[in-house]
Formats: sequence, C-alpha cells, structure tokens
Amino acid sequence: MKKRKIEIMDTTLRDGEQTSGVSFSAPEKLTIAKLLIEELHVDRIEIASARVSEGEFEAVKNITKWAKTHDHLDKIEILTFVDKGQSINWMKRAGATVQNLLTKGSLNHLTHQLKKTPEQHFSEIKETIELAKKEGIVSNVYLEDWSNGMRNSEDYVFQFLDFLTKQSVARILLPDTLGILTPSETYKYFSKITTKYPNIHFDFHAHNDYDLGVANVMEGIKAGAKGLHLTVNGMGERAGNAPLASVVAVVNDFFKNEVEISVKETALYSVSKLIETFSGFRIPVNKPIVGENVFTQTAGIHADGDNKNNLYFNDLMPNRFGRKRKYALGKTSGKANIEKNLQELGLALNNEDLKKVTQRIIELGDKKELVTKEDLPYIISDVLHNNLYEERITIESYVLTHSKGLKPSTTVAVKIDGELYEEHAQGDGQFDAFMNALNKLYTKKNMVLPKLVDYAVRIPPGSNSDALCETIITWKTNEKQFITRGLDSDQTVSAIKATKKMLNI
Ligand SMILES: CC(=O)SCCNC(=O)CCNC(=O)[C@H](O)C(C)(C)COP(=O)(O)OP(=O)(O)OC[C@H]1O[C@@H](n2cnc3c(N)ncnc32)[C@H](O)[C@@H]1OP(=O)(O)O
Repeated sequence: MKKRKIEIMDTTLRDGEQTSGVSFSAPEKLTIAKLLIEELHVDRIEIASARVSEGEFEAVKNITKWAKTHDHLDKIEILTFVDKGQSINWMKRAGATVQNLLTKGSLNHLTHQLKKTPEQHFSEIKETIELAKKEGIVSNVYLEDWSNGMRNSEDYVFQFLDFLTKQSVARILLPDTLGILTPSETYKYFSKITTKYPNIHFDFHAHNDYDLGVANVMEGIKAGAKGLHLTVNGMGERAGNAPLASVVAVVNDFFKNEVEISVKETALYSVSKLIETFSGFRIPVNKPIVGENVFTQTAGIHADGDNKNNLYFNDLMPNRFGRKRKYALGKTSGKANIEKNLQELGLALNNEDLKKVTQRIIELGDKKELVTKEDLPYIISDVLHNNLYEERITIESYVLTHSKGLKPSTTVAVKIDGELYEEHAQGDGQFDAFMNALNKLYTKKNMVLPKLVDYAVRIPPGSNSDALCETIITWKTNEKQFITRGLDSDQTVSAIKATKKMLNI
C-alpha cells in the first residue's frame, strides 16, 4: 500500500515564540530556521507573525534571503491578518512568499473580536487572497478558534469552508486554538470536514492545554490531516503546542504502515537542546524523547533486565534519536547499574568489591546525594583504599574576595603533578574570577580547560536543611560532555567543589 505523505509544519519560531518570556534574536531565528529545514528536514516552517516589530522584520528578511539562495523559499510561512493588505505589504518587503492568513473560525470570535458579519469577513478575506495572488504570494488560511466553531457554530464553519474552497487557497489550517478538544471530538470534527472536502489539504494545529496535544494529533492523522503543526519542545502560548519529537516518534511507530514523514529522528535531540539554549525554556527532564532522564534506567531490577534479553527496552531506543541509555547511581541502584557505569569508564571490580561500592552508593543516595558516573573512581578509591584514582590535579587553597565597588577576585593555588602553581584573576562574580584564575594557570601550562556549557544551582530535593546548595555543572571537551556536582552551604564553594572533580576527569 502506498503510504500517505504528511507535511510537518514547524511553528517554533512563530507559535513557539509565543511562549511567555521567550524572544529569539534575528541571528538565532536564522540558525534555527536552517537547522529545522536542513538538519531535521521538516517540510515547512512558520517563522513570524506579520507587523510584529522591526526586529522581527529583520529576522524574516535574513531567513528569506538565505532560503531563496537554497531553494527553500516556498517552505517559509508568515502568519498574516485580514488587514487591507498591510500584512501582505510587510511580508512582501521582507521577501516572504507564503502567507498563513488568520481568519475567524468561530462565529463567537468573528462577532465579538472583529465585530463583523460572515459576509463582511468573507469579502475581506477574498480581497486579501486576491491581492496576495497578484503579488505572487501563496495563501494558506487559518480558521482561528475552529474547534469552538465546530462545537458552537458548525453551520458558520461549513458556510466558511464552502466559500474558502472556491478561493485560491493552497491549504486550510484547522487549529484547536484553545486546546479544548478531546481525541474523540478531534476525530469527529476533522473527519466531518475531510469527508465533505476530500480533495482539499487540511492541516491540524493542536494545543496542549489538557496535555492531549499528541493524542489529538493522532486522531487528526486518522481523520485525514495532510499537515501537522508542531513545535520543538512543545513550546507555545499557555501550555504550548503538540511537541515535534513526540509526534515524530508516534507517527513512525504507530502509523508506520500508512503514513510517511520526512523528519530525521537522529537530529531531534540536538535541535531540541539548541532551542532550549536560545529560548531559555528548560526541557522538563521527563519530556519524552528529549528530556534528560527518559533514557536513564534508575531501578536496579531494570538495569539487570537490560542484561537479560533486553527485558526493559521498548521501541523508543535512544540511538534512534542520537542519544544513549544511561544507568543512574543512587538509592535504587543495584550491582547491575554500577557495572554498566564501570564498563563505560573501562573499569571492572570483583563481586566482593562491587558489593561494597554498591553499598556506599546506596548510602549516599539515602543522604540525598546524587552520584554521577564521573564520581565512581573517587568512591571506589575511598571504599577500597586502592588509590585507583590518584588526583593529578588538586586545588590546595584559594581566596575569594567580594566587595562593593570592586570587581570580585580570586587567588588560587593548584598542585599539578606534585608541583604548586599560584594565579590571580578578576571576574564578573567570585566563581567567574576563580575560573579565570584557573584558566590563566592552565594556559601557562599549555593545558586546556573543558568548556562550561551549563550551570545549575538548586537546593537538593527534600533536603532537611535549606542551608545546603548543590551546583551541577555540564562541561564539554572535544571528546565528550559530562556533568559534575558539588554540595556545600556556600554557593561558590559548591561550584568550586564541582570544578575540582572536573579537573581530574
Ligand atoms: C492563534 C494565534 O496564536 S494568533 C497569533 C497572532 N499573532 C500575534 O498576535 C502576534 C503578536 N501581535 C502583535 O504584535 C500585535 O497584536 C499586532 C501587530 C498584530 C496588532 O497590534 P495592535 O494594532 O496594537 O492591536 P492589538 O494587539 O490590540 O490587536 C487587536 C486588533 O487586531 C484585530 N484582529 C484580531 N484578529 C484579527 C485578524 N485575524 N485579522 C485582522 N485583525 C484582527 C482585533 O479586532 C483588534 O482590532 P481593533 O483594535 O480594531 O479592535
């Protein structure tokens, strides 16, 4: 059976940017647009609403300029308004050629927001579409609040669709604007429309207010949607949109015999992380496919089962998405978790020693301390007194200064291979000064410090004393990325403790 191709329209740069507190700069938008099209292979991207701002205009201009020279211009879409040609003029000056015209898909919105009759609205839409055509612009049309329209003013929706399907429109975009639909309603309303207009291209645009975005997308697919609107990390207004990564996995696993999409699974994670960095919108650790924890086995029984015929694997194998399975270390670890981590470090222990190390990790977990793979050599040395891990580099002493009107500064003394070195530096904060001093020292020794890529501070969950502070730092070298943690009642000292571990990895 020939598979049905479904277009993936990514709207991270338009609806995703409507996440409260998020604003992408023009260079960030260009980088993301390139990645979405050339790395992820989405079919279309919606990059802005027309008329928003000068910065947005520049961002669109940069993207259309690039897209034109790379034969992608027809993949770049702009949300526009029924505004007597103002939006068309804006997007034309910005070099875009596809508009997603925002119209009213419910009588309620039409009557109370635009305060117009259907006849007036349709006539203005017709004018806008004809003007667009004259300017060489392709029109897709959004029926905003379509889902409420189907619930409360179905006659209006069909009157509107009868009119629209006679216009020069490439696609009709049906949004569940307020995320109100249940899966069964999505199927009922969407299939009513695809049954009546079988030759028209309808996109489905889901929102996640009830956490039903992905489930509703599945029903939209079953009901004949030819395009899906998604965002990276489920960003978007209020509770966001249906997340791209989850939908891609769902389509590939549950519709594999009937539907095909062009998105490259292996690029999902890296794009997701980059957008997390640009947006500052943190990916929840349990977010399917892209969350930090979703490929980590925590329970000892699960790690053991992975060794025995992969009993705890499902179809969501991490390598599909450019990721690796991890085995957590803590209270619920068993021998199997520890062994998996030791293998990665190229270490092995006999059964007796393995039991002792496991016991220590469980004790640390009981004290709410989080243990990483990188901590293992230290723990082994400590438990077995075997000097397995002799520290080549040690921080011997340091002074941190902080005063009003002067830049923070640090003097640090570090022993490298038994020899003592001292260095002084200033910085924007005490830890920054500390890192600058270390960096100066390393540079003199022709050594290179790993790059700090993420820095998070928190009170350890459930900690009995809120005087304790945990710093979790992610480092990157040319070969690898790794995390170290430090725990102390002083925030800078906890960061220095995390840094101390990094020096010997
Ligand atoms: C489903 C969605 O997520 S739609 C997202 C749409 N995108 C955006 O809103 C982008 C961000 N918005 C903006 O930057 C601004 O709102 C602008 C530039 C679009 C308009 O700004 P302003 O002129 O200041 O007006 P304001 O923000 O108050 O917008 C409301 C006006 O738009 C009108 N409007 C609402 N929907 C539409 C539409 N589809 N077409 C035309 N006008 C519309 C309203 O009736 C109202 O007009 P009024 O002032 O004459 O009553």
